[in-house]
Amino acid sequence: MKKLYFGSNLKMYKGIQQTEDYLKELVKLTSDISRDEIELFIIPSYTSLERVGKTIDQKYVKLGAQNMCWEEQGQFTGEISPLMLEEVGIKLVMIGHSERRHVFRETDEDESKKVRCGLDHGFTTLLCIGETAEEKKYDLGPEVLRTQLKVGLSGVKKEDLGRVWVAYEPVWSIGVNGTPATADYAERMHKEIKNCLVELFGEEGREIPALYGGSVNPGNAEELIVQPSIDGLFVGRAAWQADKFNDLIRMAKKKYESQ
Ligand SMILES: O=C[C@H](O)COP(=O)(O)O
Repeated sequence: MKKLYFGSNLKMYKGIQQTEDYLKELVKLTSDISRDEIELFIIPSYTSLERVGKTIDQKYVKLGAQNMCWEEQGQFTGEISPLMLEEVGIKLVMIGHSERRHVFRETDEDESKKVRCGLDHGFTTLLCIGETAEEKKYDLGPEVLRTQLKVGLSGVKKEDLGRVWVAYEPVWSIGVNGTPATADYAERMHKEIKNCLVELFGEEGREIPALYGGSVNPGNAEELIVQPSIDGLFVGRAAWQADKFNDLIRMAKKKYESQ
């Protein structure tokens, strides 16, 4: 049985106290699930990281940052340094979320520099990739994903591969106006991702966890998690209440184990 990954990006929601309450409840509700079976991670606001870095045991839930600069310091107004994240005890950074790419115009080369910087600083580094609706219309998903992986992971050293995660989040599937990918389509894209990772890194590339994200909900979590190339679920809105996320995790895990 493979380890299943479940995580949530809290985006620009929840302040410090709300984040702490949410995480405490989530840890409590999921504490009986062995962390050898699941990897649980939450990516909250920067402002809550210092507090929850102290009060939440990362044995149960890994805490991540939503973005990170590729430099340690300098004239980068509004950015956050890897040293600042290390200082507050963060172990995970997310790079290239769709909203960073499409709202804030980050490029594949930006993501590439950030990924290498994250790995050099010892973070687990979650690279998000995904095609737009227009690219999907021309069935360009595989080409787009390959480009994002080849550029985003260029220069990654073999010894760092154990700390690379990938999330496939098609742009058209994310958020309130998103349409979730069908399980078949998601599996097809995840297979492309795994094949590309093997081309880039050899068989070790297949071990890089690939998570599906984009309107995951209680109605589609089971059919997504049983797809052979999907290693986990990266959830937004459906995870922002701890009890609902706990239910979704248990439902998906049970389905996976019943195969
Ligand atoms: O980072 C998470 C994704 O953007 C998914 O968000 P969503 O589940 O609300 O569509």
